Amino acid sequence: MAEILTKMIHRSTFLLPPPTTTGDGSSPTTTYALIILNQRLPRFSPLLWQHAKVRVCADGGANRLFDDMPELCVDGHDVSVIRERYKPDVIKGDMDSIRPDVLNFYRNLGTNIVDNSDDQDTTDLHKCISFIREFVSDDELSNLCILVAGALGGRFDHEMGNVNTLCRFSTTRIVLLSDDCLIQLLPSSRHHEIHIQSSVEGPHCGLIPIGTPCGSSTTTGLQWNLDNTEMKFGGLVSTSNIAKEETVTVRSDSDLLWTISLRKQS
Ligand SMILES: Nc1ncnc2c1ncn2[C@@H]1O[C@H](COP(=O)(O)OP(=O)(O)OP(=O)(O)O)[C@@H](O)[C@H]1O
Ligand SMILES: Cc1ncc(C[n+]2csc(CCO)c2C)c(N)n1
Repeated sequence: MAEILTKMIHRSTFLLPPPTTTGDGSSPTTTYALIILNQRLPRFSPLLWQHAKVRVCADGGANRLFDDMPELCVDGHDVSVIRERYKPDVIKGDMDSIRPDVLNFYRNLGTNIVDNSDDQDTTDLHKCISFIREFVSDDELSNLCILVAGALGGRFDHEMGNVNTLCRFSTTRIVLLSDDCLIQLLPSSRHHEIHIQSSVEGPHCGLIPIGTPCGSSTTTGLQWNLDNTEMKFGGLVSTSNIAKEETVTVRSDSDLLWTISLRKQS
């Protein structure tokens, strides 16, 4: 008899302005956390900031917040006003990339600075995710979604390290974002229903077996659907696919990476 797996629903509503009300109480709302990495901030970072309950800079990510956020906020406010408004809760990492002026600025604003220079075996992103998981309550953990800004593009070793954190924390919802696309892990232990926010994302998308070959994947809602299809590196992987319907469904016997393009005007 086929195993009954619970459904996991995905919606990139963090790319849309937050609703003015906080839900109708009928379903638990997502708790967002934001991690800023050491790459140019994606253009929609102010929106991610608004959605997040906790905001963490990974080491040199603090330089990016300090330098780039004033350019992205075109509301006529002075640079210093914007910098004070966008105060991270925490700066964490091995502290070899943050500039001393930036460190002092946020320390004076009251940001919690956590120096992990003793740990040279895990990435700053890894350290930040561990911290957030400890910070949120057990109740919130199941509704937690960690948004990671500046995770893709740039140095390939960092990029692969960032993808590896998705696998290391496979039970936590984590979304890696760049200006161009987002990626997240779809664990094989669940069925997935992805609600496409077509005003801000799509249509280009992909499903990539990560870690192990996948014996069977089945999808709906794509131009090139999989039907009990085998995928593996060195064989078939689904890239340059197109989301055709508002909802895409995925089921697979191994974890897959879901990736979708982000629209330029968002
Ligand atoms: N070019 C990049 N591409 C993708 N991710 C990056 C890039 N640069 C930094 N990051 C991410 O931002 C985090 C913080 O960056 P930072 O430069 O402070 O890290 P680091 O560990 O000091 O790097 P380095 O290897 O340069 O010493 C990294 O752990 C990584 O996740
Ligand atoms: C096999 C192996 N490769 C690379 C590193 C180096 N490294 C990995 S994460 C990290 C911290 C970056 O902030 C550093 C320096 C290691 N320790 N072990």
